[in-house]
Amino acid sequence: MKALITGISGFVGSHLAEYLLGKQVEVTGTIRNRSRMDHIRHLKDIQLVECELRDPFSVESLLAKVKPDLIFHLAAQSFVPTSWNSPVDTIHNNVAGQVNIFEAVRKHDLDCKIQIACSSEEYGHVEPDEVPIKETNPLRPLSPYAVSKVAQEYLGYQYHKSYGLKVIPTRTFNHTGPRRGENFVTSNFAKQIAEIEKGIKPPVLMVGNLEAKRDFTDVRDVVRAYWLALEKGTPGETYNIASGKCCTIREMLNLLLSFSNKEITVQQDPERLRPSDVEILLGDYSKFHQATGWKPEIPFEQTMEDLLNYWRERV
Ligand SMILES: Nc1nc2c(ncn2[C@@H]2O[C@H](COP(=O)(O)OP(=O)(O)O[C@H]3O[C@H](CO)[C@@H](O)[C@H](O)[C@@H]3O)[C@@H](O)[C@H]2O)c(=O)[nH]1
Repeated sequence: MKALITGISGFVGSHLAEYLLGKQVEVTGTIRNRSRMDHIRHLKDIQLVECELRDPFSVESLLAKVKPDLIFHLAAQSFVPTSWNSPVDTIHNNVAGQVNIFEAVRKHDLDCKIQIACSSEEYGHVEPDEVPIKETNPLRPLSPYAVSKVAQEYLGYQYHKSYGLKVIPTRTFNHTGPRRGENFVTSNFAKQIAEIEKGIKPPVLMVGNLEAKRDFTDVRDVVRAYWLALEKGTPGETYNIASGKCCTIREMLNLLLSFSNKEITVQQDPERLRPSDVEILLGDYSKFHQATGWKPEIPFEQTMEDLLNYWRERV
C-alpha cells in the first residue's frame, strides 16, 4: 500500500508519516525547496519529492511517478491571520493546489482514495443554539482561509460527483501537540512560558482574544482519524473530527500556566486581535464515530503538557 502525503514536513504531515510507517505503509511526501526538515529528519523510511502544488506540471509528474493508493492532502496555508494579509495567495495556494491534484488523478486514471484536510473554520459564525456542530450545520466562513477550505470541500464534492473521484473531506476542529507551529495559539503560549522559565523573556505573556471557545484534539488522534477516514469512510461524505468538548482560550492558557511554577502576568496585544474571530467551535463527531469507530483517546491535559515539554527542550 502506497500513500502520498502533501505537506509531509509540516506539523500534521510528520505525525501522519510516523503513524503510516507503523502500519507498514510505503510513504512518499511532497516538500518544497523552502520546507523546513526538522520534523521529518528522524524518518529514514520515507521518500521525499520536491513538488510545487500550484504548478500543474509539477503535480502531474509527481502523481504519474508515485501512483499512490492513498492521498492525504494536508499541504495548505493554514494560519488564519495570514489569510487576511495575503488572501489571494491563501486562496490560490489552497484551492489551485488541490485542483491540480484532482486533475492529475483524473488524467492518469488513478484509482486512489483522497482525504482532504478541510476545517471547522468553515462553520465560522455559529449561533449559541447551533452547538454541538454537526456536518449539517450551515457554513458561514469568517476569514479568507475559511473560504478557501469551503472551496476545497465543494471541489471535492464536485469531482466526486462529476468524475467519481474517491474524495473524503475531513472537517477537523483545532488540533495540537508536539511540533505545532509557533504561530498557533497553544504553541505560541507554551513557547512563551518555556522562554519565561529559561529567563529569555520577561514574565509577561502576550495574548489575543481569550474569550473564543475551541474544541481541541491531539494531533496523534487526528492522524489516526485520517487513516480511518480512508479505510472506512464513504467517498463523497464529509466527517467532523473533534473531541466533542470545548474550552475558552483563557481556560487553555490557565491549564498551561498550571504546569509552570513561574509568576507570569498576562497582557493583551491588540495586534493579535482579528478582524473577525470565530466565537465558538464545538464539534459533534458522532457521524465519524459511527462510520469508523474512532474516538479521541489522548486527554487534553496530556496534550498540553507534552506541548509545553516540547518547547522546554527547544528554547
Ligand atoms: N494564534 C493566536 N491565537 C490567539 C492568540 N490569543 C488568542 N488567540 C485565539 O485563539 C484561537 C485559536 O487560534 P489559532 O491557534 O490561530 O487557531 P484557529 O484560528 O482556531 O485555526 C486553527 O484551527 C482550525 C480548525 O478549527 C484550522 O483549520 C486552522 O488551520 C488552525 O489550525 C482564536 O480564537 C484566536 O483569536 C494568540 O496570541 N495567537
